[in-house]
Amino acid sequence: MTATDTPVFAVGNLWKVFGPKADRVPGGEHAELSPAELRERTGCTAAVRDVSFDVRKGEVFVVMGLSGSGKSTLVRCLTRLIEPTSGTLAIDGEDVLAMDRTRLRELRRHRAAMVFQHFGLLPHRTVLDNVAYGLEIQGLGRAERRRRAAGLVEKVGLAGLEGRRPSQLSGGQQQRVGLARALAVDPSVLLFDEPFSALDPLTRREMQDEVVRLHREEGRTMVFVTHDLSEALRLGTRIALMRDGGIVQLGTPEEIVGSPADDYVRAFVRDVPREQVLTVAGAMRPPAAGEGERGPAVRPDATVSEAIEAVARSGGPAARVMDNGRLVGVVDHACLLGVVAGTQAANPREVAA
Ligand SMILES: Nc1ncnc2c1ncn2[C@@H]1O[C@H](COP(=O)(O)OP(=O)(O)OP(=O)(O)O)[C@@H](O)[C@H]1O
Repeated sequence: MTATDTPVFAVGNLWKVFGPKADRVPGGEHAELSPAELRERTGCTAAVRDVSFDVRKGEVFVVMGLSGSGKSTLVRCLTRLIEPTSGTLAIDGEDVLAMDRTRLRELRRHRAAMVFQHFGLLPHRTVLDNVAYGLEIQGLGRAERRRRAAGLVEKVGLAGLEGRRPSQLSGGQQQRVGLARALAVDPSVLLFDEPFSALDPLTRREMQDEVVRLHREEGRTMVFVTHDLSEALRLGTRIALMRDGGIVQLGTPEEIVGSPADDYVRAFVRDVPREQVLTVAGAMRPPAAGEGERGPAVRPDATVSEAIEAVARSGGPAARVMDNGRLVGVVDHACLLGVVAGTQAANPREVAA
């Protein structure tokens, strides 16, 4: 494995069990019990249950699941804000479980910054000073940290509000301050624990766009916890869907919606508009002779919804799927309608890790 392949987080068979004699549960006689049985027999809750995954450099890794499925516990285990019961855990190849207190503090301050739901802002400080706070901890001089903080305040769209205090800001603006503060320390990964769930739907959407924009501009690795499926589908490069502490499916939004691993996932994604998530690459068929000459062109990574629009606008029977100037397939009415109706299985290019 080369240095560039090293995952940001490598998590192996991780467990977090709450309750008496918790360390006896992983690998023990009760390890396979259902949550209710485990609680009844041992008084323990397996909040995270034998979970393994990598977070790759540059991706938005979404942890999704219903309330109580273990999302918050899992993301807190990544920096040992909650101590895992057993398993392996590394950041950039370094063993997190072997870190002493100093190294752990350094990890949380510099390498894996957390953005919380309730902002965690210092009420007596101005916007600028809240953002500069992370830099102060790092020991940067006042002039330099104010200069860097001003740049970040602007980056998250708060220019002009530098002198306000948190109580003088809307919820969305406060969350932008939290975001800027996390970015200030230039961490190798940003951890978000349901950061937008206290916001109204419009502001929430704005903040999602902000995350998408920041990710596009900076390519920073992010781990994002949410219970909201549409948020997960909008933001996630890959999504880990949790249930009862375990991961039931790990894959791209297209894989989760197009090829649900089991009935639970299928029920979860049932109401998702498939045409907005699935791509043309999974819906196309090989071109017949002469089909390469006419019809609108779409890219393989266009959504089916975009292809439907292109075909409808052209008035023709199909669109040509072009990859770097090369004809790779055709999507006709039957292919496109099949996706909408759910009868056409998606053909994800990448199999879940
Ligand atoms: N300190 C604790 N002691 C005992 N049980 C706990 C503790 N913290 C969490 N749990 C239990 O672990 C399970 C997972 O909780 P967790 O908060 O990680 O879920 P979640 O998916 O983040 O839920 P939510 O979306 O409601 O925040 C739940 O059953 C919860 O009751």
